[in-house]
Amino acid sequence: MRTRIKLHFKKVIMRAHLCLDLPTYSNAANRPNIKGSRTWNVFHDLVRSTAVVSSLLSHIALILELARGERGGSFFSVICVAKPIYMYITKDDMWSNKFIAYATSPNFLRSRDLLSLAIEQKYKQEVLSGSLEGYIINEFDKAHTALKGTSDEFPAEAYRASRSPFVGICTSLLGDLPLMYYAVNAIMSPETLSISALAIHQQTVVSIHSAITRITQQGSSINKNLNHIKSLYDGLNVRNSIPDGTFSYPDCESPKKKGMAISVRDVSFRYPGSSDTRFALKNVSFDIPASSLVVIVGANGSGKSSLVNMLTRLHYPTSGTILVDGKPMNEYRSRDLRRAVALLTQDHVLFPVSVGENIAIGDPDCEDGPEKMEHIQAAARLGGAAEVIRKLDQGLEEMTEREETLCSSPFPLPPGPLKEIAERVERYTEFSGGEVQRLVASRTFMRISSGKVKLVVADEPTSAMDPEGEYELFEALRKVQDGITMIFITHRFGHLTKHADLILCLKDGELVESGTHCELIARDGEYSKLYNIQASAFTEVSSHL
Ligand SMILES: Nc1ncnc2c1ncn2[C@@H]1O[C@H](COP(=O)(O)OP(=O)(O)OP(=O)(O)O)[C@@H](O)[C@H]1O
Repeated sequence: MRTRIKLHFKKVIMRAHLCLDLPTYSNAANRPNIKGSRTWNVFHDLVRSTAVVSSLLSHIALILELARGERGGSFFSVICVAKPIYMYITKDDMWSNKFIAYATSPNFLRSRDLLSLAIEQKYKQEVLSGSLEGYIINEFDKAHTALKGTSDEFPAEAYRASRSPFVGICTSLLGDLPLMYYAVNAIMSPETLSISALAIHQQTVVSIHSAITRITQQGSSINKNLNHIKSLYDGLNVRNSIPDGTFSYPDCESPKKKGMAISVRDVSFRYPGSSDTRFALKNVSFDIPASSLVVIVGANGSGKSSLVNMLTRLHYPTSGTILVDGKPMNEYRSRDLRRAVALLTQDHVLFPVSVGENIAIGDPDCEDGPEKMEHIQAAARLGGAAEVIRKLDQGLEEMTEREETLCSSPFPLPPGPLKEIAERVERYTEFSGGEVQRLVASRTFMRISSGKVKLVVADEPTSAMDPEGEYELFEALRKVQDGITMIFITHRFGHLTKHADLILCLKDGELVESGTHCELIARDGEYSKLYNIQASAFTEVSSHL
């Protein structure tokens, strides 16, 4: 049952994540905040609470029964439950209250930052290459000394220490009240004293106390888990911020061998939810005829990627309109539009599946069989990954980043079969940045081979590649163009812009120039400046040779 419940909710969680678009997902409040295991906990906690409540009721019944035959029996029953009830009402514990614990001391915060700098893997390379070991220890000592003995205890300890000792003493005394009552009774009328009754009372009081504590704790945990499940189902109903249309794309009238025609009309864009209030794009307008090759150029931060985000429907304009094949983009179903676009960026990563699947996933509808294998191999050749794959022990079957170990012994394994198994399941291949980009590019070629793509956008996909790899990739993309509209962004655009039907030159979010290479060189403006900076780097190098 546990497996079934967890599986059911895992799928709900995956759907709740996958149905969100980028701007909606970037708002943490829209992301489901629950793990599959927690969903089982709700059910488990409910069953446990039922057991605890019945245990509590039977212990109370026992106390009442024992007290019935005694003098002052009702009073005795009350003092038996006094402590648990007092603790429940006063909630004299940090975890029973709503709280926020935060640090204000700059020295404490600095010592914590230095600690993570020393121990976290992500900083390791830079710390080693910068020989920062001595510096980090020294600075940590300095920050710690400057704390001058200020307590750095965990907040719950500090909270407990801040409570009046009187409260603690009274709480303990309340717990001992039944025993004290018995002691007084024993002195006043020794003939009524029964050691076995005393032992039963004592045991019952402890059980009642622990049952009430467990109910309190489980009550809040059930409540929390139920709220998480509710938020999960609310998440499935979150409305994506990118408006979705009803027209399918491409419609049946679109010519098969023709790319996407795009018209951008007075588009301005500011990242939603960003603290930066500046516009990433300002009043940008241009036309991209179907099947043309476009290169977008501009300095860092000029808005190239933001423009690509608009054209690929990952974000939508703050104002202005984008027409696709003459119709406003938001009238098409977003899903259809995304299917017709192949986007390749430097941020794309390998998925934790085999190398072959990493490529094949570019065309998820491609059916298994020898033809699929041929497509994968052709895509790998075009993406420049054939050589990378050839060097792998298991070729296309090689795993990238799958983490197979679920848990392992805290002690080092001695040499032997167990260690061999551990080494096998924990082994995966690490790829260089350039190799990752070649594999990801192959995925894009696989996507293009599906025949459904009408626009290819390559946003600096070669940043980690050597110049030869970059040249080959762009040439391969140009060769498979076959009517597809192509948009390229690269800082090393020299060899590309000469083939471009249109160059868009951006500066500070504005489109400052557009035209062909010859037209823009003749204009001697921003594009000419950027082009000449690149060209001069090569001529200077060759004049020094
Ligand atoms: N996710 C984001 N949230 C908020 N602002 C962003 C985001 N991405 C980019 N920006 C801002 O938008 C502006 C344009 O950035 P963009 O990434 O489009 O430029 P770019 O020309 O692609 O730069 P680069 O050549 O460095 O890749 C910049 O001022 C940047 O700080």
